[in-house]
Amino acid sequence: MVIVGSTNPAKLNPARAVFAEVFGLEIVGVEVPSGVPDQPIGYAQTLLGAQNRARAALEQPGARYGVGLEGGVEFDPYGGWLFNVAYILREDGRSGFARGGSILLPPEVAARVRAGEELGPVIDEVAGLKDSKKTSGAVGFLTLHRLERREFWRHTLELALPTFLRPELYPQ
Ligand SMILES: O=P(O)(O)OP(=O)(O)OP(=O)(O)OC[C@H]1O[C@@H](n2cnc3c(O)ncnc32)[C@H](O)[C@@H]1O
Repeated sequence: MVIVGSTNPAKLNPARAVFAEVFGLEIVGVEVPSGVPDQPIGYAQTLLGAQNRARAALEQPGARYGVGLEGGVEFDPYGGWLFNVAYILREDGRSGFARGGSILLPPEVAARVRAGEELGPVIDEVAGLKDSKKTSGAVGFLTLHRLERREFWRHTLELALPTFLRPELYPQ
């Protein structure tokens, strides 16, 4: 089984599609602790959250792969950027991870996240939506649904696969 450390459909559905095809195993989502704040800030903290989730997922009975998917926000002189990190851990210790694309948050949203609010509820309030992180996500709202959160995740998941698809090129 591939255990994904989340029950959020915007993560689980793309994970199901990708891993069922690539690993040919059943995919199950479970809630696991990330060990980082609900809204990770910066790449290091977001990667750690994804890694922690992958490890916790792999500890579940029957797991052959554990997967951690974590959304983070990073600040630079241009503003706040939302990005994804995916971490895949196999029972034999082989791992693969990736940082996906980034999308610039509206300044008002970024300022609130910087002040300590969680992105999901802030986007819901600005967009007039409820639990949008489980459907279109911030990325769907900001791109007028040209790119939905599940597609944003799909991309990041694919980018985390090379160590499994081309193992000869990635000694571990
Ligand atoms: O149930 P889990 O797996 O925890 O899913 P999540 O969406 O709550 O958690 P993430 O770790 O992916 O994201 C961290 C926070 O960033 C927010 N977030 C990330 N990406 C988002 C998106 O596309 N739309 C809305 N909120 C997002 C959301 O509020 C999360 O609490």
